[in-house]
Amino acid sequence: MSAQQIITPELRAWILEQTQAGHGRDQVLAAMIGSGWDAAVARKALADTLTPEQPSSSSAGEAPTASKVPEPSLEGAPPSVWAGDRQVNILMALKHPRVVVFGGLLSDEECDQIVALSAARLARSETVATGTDGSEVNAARTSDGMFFERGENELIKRVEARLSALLNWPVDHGEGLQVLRYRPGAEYLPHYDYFEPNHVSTATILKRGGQRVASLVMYLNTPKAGGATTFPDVRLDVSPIKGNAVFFSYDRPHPMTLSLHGGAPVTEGEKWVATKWMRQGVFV
Ligand SMILES: O=C(O)CCC(=O)C(=O)O
Ligand SMILES: [Fe+2]
Repeated sequence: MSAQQIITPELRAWILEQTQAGHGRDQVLAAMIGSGWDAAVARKALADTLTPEQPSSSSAGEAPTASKVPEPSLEGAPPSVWAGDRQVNILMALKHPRVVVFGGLLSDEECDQIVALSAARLARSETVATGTDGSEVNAARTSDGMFFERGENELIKRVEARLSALLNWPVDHGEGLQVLRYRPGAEYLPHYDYFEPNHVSTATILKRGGQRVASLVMYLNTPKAGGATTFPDVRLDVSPIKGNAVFFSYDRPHPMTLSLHGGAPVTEGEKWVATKWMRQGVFV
């Protein structure tokens, strides 16, 4: 009997590695069975490691417990949902990672207005960045960015109310909207949006509303070529199309959420996005 086979942290790490390399559950299961694992133990190891609803015992190296996350009302698989002031199309939905692609979330005019308002501020921040003050440079992100205050003007208020209705998450649990501009060649390498639990600055960041539990990336224009939002764990690319948006949630700060994502290089034209990050609690 193989009842002695134990699901170690190493085995779980290996399973995550295989999954992140693009191998499906069945392939990983077959590989484990092929190398001598009892099928039942292998299945349990996969379930424990890859299913967010199942936090396991409190051994070292284990995943933190799940929290509630924003989620659109998609019961009955409607083709579109009412978001308070606008009907929003559901273009694609994936369970794990939780990813939903929305169509027509913003009107063309709203996209143009957000770009215009942020372009002025980006230009200003570039002037500051060339001054004596060392501004933060992140090699992984070659875009330029700025934040709007939450509720900063009527347009931002309207969009935030719509997102809150769409995702069933209070406005005050959201960070201010961030706008990023990618010039040709710019990209955002794959990353997680949650704060790394072991990072020195995380404890301080979490005091302002807890962890991030979901992201919504809204496309403010359609680049000529490139610039997809990518989910390497599941080999998914979402096309950046003006007015559309990609939503994804992660119920714990752990790679098992498969929420690794990035912005592929923009090969022609510019790409503008507005990102809304949602916290567990009131963001202050
Ligand atoms: O530009 C994208 O498609 C992704 C943006 C992103 O990952 C972020 O803002 O956190
Ligand atoms: Fe991100």
